[in-house]
Amino acid sequence: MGSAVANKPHAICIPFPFQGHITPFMYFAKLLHSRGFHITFVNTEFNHSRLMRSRVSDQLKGLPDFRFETIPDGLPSSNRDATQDIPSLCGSTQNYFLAPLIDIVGKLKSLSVVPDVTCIVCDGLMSMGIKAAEQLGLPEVQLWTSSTCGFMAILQYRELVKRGLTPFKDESCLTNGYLDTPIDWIPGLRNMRLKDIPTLIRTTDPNDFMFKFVQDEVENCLKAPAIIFNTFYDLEHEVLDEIEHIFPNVYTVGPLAMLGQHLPESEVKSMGSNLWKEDSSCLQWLNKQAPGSVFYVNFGSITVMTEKQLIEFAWGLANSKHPFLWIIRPDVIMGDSITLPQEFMEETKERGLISSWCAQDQVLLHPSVGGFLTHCGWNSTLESISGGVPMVCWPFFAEQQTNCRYACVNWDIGMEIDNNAEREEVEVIVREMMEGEKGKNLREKAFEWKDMAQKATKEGGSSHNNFDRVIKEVLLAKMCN
Ligand SMILES: O=c1ccn([C@@H]2O[C@H](COP(=O)(O)OP(=O)(O)O[C@H]3O[C@H](CO)[C@@H](O)[C@H](O)[C@H]3O)[C@@H](O)[C@H]2O)c(=O)[nH]1
Repeated sequence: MGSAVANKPHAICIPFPFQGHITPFMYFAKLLHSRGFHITFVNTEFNHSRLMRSRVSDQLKGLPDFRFETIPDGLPSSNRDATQDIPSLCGSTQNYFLAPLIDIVGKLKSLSVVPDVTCIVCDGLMSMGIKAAEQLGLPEVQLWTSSTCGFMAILQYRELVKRGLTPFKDESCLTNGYLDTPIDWIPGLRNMRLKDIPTLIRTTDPNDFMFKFVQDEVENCLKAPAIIFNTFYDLEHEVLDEIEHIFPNVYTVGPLAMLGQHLPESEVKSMGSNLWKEDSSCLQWLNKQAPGSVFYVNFGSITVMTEKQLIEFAWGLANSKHPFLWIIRPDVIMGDSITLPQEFMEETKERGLISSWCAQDQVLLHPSVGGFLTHCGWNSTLESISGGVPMVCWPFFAEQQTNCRYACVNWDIGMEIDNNAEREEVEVIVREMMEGEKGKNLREKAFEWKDMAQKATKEGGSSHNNFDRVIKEVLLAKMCN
């Protein structure tokens, strides 16, 4: 191996095997690569084959010194373009990922054209990265891909149990007002109720697997040398300040997609992160629409809806009479394919476009988009902020409820819709967002946050500086000493 190769830093990046994690990880990996790192990006075999299948032509080229490795996920094999069963995959990451990761690092050591691995960047939901780094004697950092307010709320799970707030006594807790219980004792969190806490507390089982999984993984993050959050300081400074009291080595580097806007063209055009093939006609269609006129609807990569929710929503959207772009994943209804009523298709064919996957980050930066109905996944929330687009919030699970509360009450960029909304309510809220005074105010505020995000990610901004700091203080620390 030549000394130029041997001296190159080499980061191994391991996202949790879901779309909402792979996307920010890909940005982070490309950003490191643009700073001279050799990268090994580790996917599950299932996700990697989906990633390869979904490439659009620009992305067929690889990048030099950017390689992929795979880990088997231990689940039954499938060629479906659909998100896998969440608890099974969580169990697999805890039980079966550590040994293959160690093997990959060993295998890389034997390749003469690849420098030795010098650091590990692992998803905040996979503490096996911390264990691997300990065994291998490498610096490691956990990358948390969701909100910091969500992270802080999960850190309180133990306290919620102690206070008797979870597990729930019975199912009636979901409907009898119990979820409105104010939660005013979590440091750094404001305006919270029990219903705004990440939803894994909504169980009657004291040994609920997903509750324990998330609690353990978040608590374990605090055993890592450092944690990176995909957020920016101004957005979540109160909770960040509190986290730094208990864990000082925190780096905010978000929005990563916005930091990624400064990447060289070659990085941007190489391998993308979408597991579904994106439909480029969405952007072409948006080009033909009036500025700020389109209501954009997307429920992310995991959410599944009932047929009733989908049909009521469709009619509300149609009755609002606004142009819309609606992304309906083929797997949005569990185990079934969805057909929207023929009358709906007829009624909206002049003003609506329905597709199965789009380049969402670009859609939200498009000037034709005036409002976004989202499930409040953290990437969607950040992409909405990055585009200065106000949100209609329809959270489904996990910390989407927390993100929704923050968007609607603490950041003033969103309005919430009930998840059993009937068509009349949908119509009213779409009109309010696109034509009403409230929509106008939310849009103005969204623009202010966009401006702050831009300041954070440009040279001299907090996220930009923190990206440099985490490289120097953690990832390269051993090489520099
Ligand atoms: O048509 C589409 C649909 C989605 N996306 C992208 O897919 C990602 C989806 O991520 P997110 O909005 O965070 O939603 P989920 O896929 O539901 O994300 C999971 O992971 C997130 C990050 O940890 C959590 O915040 C969520 O609660 C969890 O459901 C985003 O970057 C979108 O831009 C597209 O590019 N095109």
